[in-house]
Amino acid sequence: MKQKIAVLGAGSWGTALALVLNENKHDVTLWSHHPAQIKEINEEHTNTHYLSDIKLPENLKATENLKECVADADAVLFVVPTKAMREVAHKFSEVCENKPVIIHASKGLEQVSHKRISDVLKEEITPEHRQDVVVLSGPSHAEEVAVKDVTTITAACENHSSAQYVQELFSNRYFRVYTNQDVIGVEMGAALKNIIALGSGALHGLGYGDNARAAIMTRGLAEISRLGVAMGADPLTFIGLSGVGDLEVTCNSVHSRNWRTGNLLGQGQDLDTVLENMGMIVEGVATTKAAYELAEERKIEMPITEAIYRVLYNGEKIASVIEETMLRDYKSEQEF
Ligand SMILES: NC(=O)C1=CN([C@@H]2O[C@H](COP(=O)(O)OP(=O)(O)OC[C@H]3O[C@@H](n4cnc5c(N)ncnc54)[C@H](OP(=O)(O)O)[C@@H]3O)[C@@H](O)[C@H]2O)C=CC1
Ligand SMILES: O=C(CO)COP(=O)(O)O
Repeated sequence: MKQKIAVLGAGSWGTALALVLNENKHDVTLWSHHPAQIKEINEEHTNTHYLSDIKLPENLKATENLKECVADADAVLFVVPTKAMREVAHKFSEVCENKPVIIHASKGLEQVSHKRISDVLKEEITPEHRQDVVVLSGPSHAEEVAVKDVTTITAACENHSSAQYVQELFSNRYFRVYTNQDVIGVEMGAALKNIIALGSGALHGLGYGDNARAAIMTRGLAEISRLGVAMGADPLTFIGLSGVGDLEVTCNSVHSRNWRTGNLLGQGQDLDTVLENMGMIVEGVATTKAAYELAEERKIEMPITEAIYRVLYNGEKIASVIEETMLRDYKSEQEF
C-alpha cells in the first residue's frame, strides 16, 4: 500500500534511500536545511554534491519545512550523521502531530553518552509521537543503490511486525531487506565496522597487501563481536549483513568515505585536511573515540580500535602503532 514517508537528511544515503522508496511508488519527501540544495532537487532534479551523475525523478520533492514534511507521514526515516541525530529528533518531536513508524539508517554511537542511535531517538521522541523504532542497516553504498545495483540489508526491531513493515516498504527487485530482532547487534556492527574500515584504508595507503587487510578485517570482527556481545548483542548477528557483510563492503571499497580517509592518512595526509576535502560525513572518526571509551569503561580488549584511536587522537605514527599491535602479548585465537 502506498505510504507517505518523510526522509530527514538529504545527503548521499538519504537521497539513495528516497530513490528506493520512490521506485516502490511511495509518496516521499526529503527534508534538508539547505535552501540551495532543495531548489536543485526540486528544479534540476539532481543532488550533485552528494550523488553526482544521478538524475532524480521529478516527483521526488525536497523541503526545508520540517512540519510540512512529516505531516501525516506513515513513516519517518532519519538519515543524518550521528552527531546531528539528537538535535534533529528533538526538532521532529516539536512539530510531529501524529504517530509514524520511526526508521533510522545512520551508523555511529553518540559522543560522551556512547548511546546507540535507536536509544537516542527513543529518548527524544516520546511514544505519543511515534510507533516502534526500526534500524535499517547493512552493506550498502549509496552510489550503488542509486544505480539500482543488487543490495541486501537488514531491518531490525524487537517487534517483528514493525521490522516486516519496513521490509515491505523498501524491498524490490534490486533491494532485498531481511528482518532481524537483534537491534543491539545490528547497530553495534554498523557503527564499529567504520573504525576497521579506517584501518583497512590506512594499511592500503601505507602499501600493505591482502594479508594485512584479511588480518584487520578478521581480528576487527573479533573485537567488534566482543564489545557487541558485552553490550547485549547476539554473537551470530556479527556474521550477518550488518556484521561481516558491512565490514567487507566498507573495508574493500573506494566508495567508502571511511576507507578513503584511512587510505589518505596512510599516504601521509593530515586528518583535518582529509575530512575537509571529503565533504561528507566520515562516521568512523567520532565512533573510534566513543568505542575506545566504551571499551575502557567495560574493560573489553579492542587493540585495533585502540591503535586507531592513538593515531587519530594522540597523533601517533601509524607504522609504529602497527608494530606495537603486532608485537603485543601473544594469545590464542580461541580467546574471546
Ligand atoms: N553514504 C552511504 O553509502 C551510507 C551512509 N550511511 C550512514 O548514513 C548516515 C548519513 O550518511 P550520508 O548520507 O552518507 O552523509 P552525507 O554526509 O552524505 O549527508 C549527510 C546529510 O545530513 C545533513 N545534515 C547534517 N547535519 C544536519 C542537521 N543538523 N540538520 C539537518 N541535516 C543535517 C547534511 O547536510 P550538510 O550539507 O549541511 O552537511 C547532509 O545533507 C551516516 O551515519 C552514514 O554512516 C549508511 C549506509 C550507507
Ligand atoms: O556504510 C556504508 C556502506 O554500508 C558506507 O560507508 P562509508 O560511510 O565509509 O562511506
